Amino acid sequence: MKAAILTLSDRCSTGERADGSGPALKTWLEERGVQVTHTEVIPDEGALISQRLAEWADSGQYDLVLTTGGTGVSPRDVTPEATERVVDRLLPGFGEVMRMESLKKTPNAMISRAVAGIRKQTLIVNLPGSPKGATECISFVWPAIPHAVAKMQGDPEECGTPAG
Ligand SMILES: Nc1nc2c(c(=O)[nH]1)N[C@H]1C(S)=C(S)[C@@H](COP(=O)(O)OP(=O)(O)OC[C@H]3O[C@@H](n4cnc5c(N)ncnc54)[C@H](O)[C@@H]3O)O[C@H]1N2
Ligand SMILES: O=P(O)(O)OP(=O)(O)O
Repeated sequence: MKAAILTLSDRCSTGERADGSGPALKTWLEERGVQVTHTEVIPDEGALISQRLAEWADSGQYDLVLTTGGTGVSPRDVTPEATERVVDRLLPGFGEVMRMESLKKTPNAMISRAVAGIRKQTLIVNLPGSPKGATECISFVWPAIPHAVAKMQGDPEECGTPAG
């Protein structure tokens, strides 16, 4: 599987804060055999976020794109809206599981509005901004990702079998 990571943070994009979440997610994915071939840090600008997500998905180079940051309720948190604008289909189960499992760790979990969806053959998943929140949330949804990617890319195998 090939992946790209997009960090959304005003402070990290200017260098005021080091990006801890993008590198943490890259390490997390690589430890599971995923090739992370591109990472980028950009400010919380909706049009720019949508543009990057669409470009990356349309390039056909990535099975998985993770975003980190901008999922909450601060005035400039616009990642879910920017994602919804460019996906063909939403996957509500990802956000549901992230919030359900994260609530066992912190009540602030319910503040994240993270969404996931599919554009063409790329799965896009929003994650919270903090390194802890981002890595916790990818670990909650990861069990379904390889199967989701295979299915959305046209795997014809039946998945209702004992092995599926
Ligand atoms: N499983 C978890 N889920 C959530 C957690 C958590 O700890 N575990 N945190 C919750 C919180 S708190 C919030 S608020 C919401 C929404 O988060 P956002 O996506 O809006 O995150 P931001 O406001 O962009 O960032 C929050 C905080 O994290 C630090 N930060 C952000 N970006 C970076 C970065 N690239 N590198 C290092 N640190 C970063 C910074 O202190 C920000 O103020 O999610 C809940 N879900
Ligand atoms: O990372 P930023 O600067 O976008 O802000 P926040 O601390 O609200 O995440």
